[in-house]
Amino acid sequence: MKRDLHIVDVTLRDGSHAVRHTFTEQQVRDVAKGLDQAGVEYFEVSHGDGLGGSSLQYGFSAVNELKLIEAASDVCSQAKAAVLLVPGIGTKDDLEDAVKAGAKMVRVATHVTEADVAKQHIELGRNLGLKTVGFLMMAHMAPPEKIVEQAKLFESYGAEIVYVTDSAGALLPHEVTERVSALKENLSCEIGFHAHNNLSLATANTMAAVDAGATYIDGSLRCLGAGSGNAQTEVLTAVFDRLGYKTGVDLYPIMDVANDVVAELMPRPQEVTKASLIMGYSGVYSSFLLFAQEAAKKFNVDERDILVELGKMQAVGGQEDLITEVARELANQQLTV
Ligand SMILES: CC[C@H](O)CC(=O)C(=O)O
Ligand SMILES: [Mn+2]
Repeated sequence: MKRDLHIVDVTLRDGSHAVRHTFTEQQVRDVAKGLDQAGVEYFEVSHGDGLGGSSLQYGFSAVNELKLIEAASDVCSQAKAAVLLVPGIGTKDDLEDAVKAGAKMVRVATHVTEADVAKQHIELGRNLGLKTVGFLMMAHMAPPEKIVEQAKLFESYGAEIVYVTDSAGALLPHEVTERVSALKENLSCEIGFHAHNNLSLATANTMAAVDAGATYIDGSLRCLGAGSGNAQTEVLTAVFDRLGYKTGVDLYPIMDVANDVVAELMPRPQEVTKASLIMGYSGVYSSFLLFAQEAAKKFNVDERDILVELGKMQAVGGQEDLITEVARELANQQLTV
């Protein structure tokens, strides 16, 4: 099947944040099998923070991610496992091990202004024969010109696709259009878009991205992902079918795996709550949600105040330890008034 739009499913990686990295091999097998049968070409599987993410800082995985990658790859007849790698969290050795476990795509993720740290990892991805992607996170924090500059670095290292990643679910549709159009005009590789639904705009933003020229788009089943979750894979399938795109994904089977498998393993419905809405409003990294809620309880402060403060500080992934500091400071301020 010749696809003109590629839907990459991230349930088994971005969704890992929402289940606190507790995916079991059986759950991964069931989801991967459903994605494979529905015709999805690539799906991510690993710790929410990517290879090597299992740690005190980001939360320990219940099951070693290499086992999960192996379990997922074992049940697929055509779908391919992808892994996320943040240089500094995951290593080149982690990537080589993931390939042995069955990974066929790597998405090398950096903060939107730090693409230069990805050179070795992107080159390694290409040398290992992987479909190699550069993933520019927190894209709302940089103007289109900066994103073009950084995406060109990814492209020069060998990335075949460069993503605009709305990690905070903070972008509005016209801001997605500006960023994706700028990449389309200035790069020759393919462009991708990864949404978060904190402002309830994940589908609209993904449509804007595709209109502006993106050919790879991310979704998760039932939106299972960090913050309010991602664009919903089964919804993207329906919407882009209606728009006349060939995604290669079949609607009933993708709805079935969403409803019969993923809905069953979700600890809570994936909603826009007061906390996740504030993340989109203030531009806060979606993966901070559960940490902020925990800190709010521990220090008896409003989770929204923590998130607003993190937004003001322009905190980025890797600064999870700041969350407790901010909560403690807010609690101290409450005591002194
Ligand atoms: C590196 C973890 C992060 O969850 C990646 C991602 O999906 C995003 O920035 O949205
Ligand atoms: Mn994400």
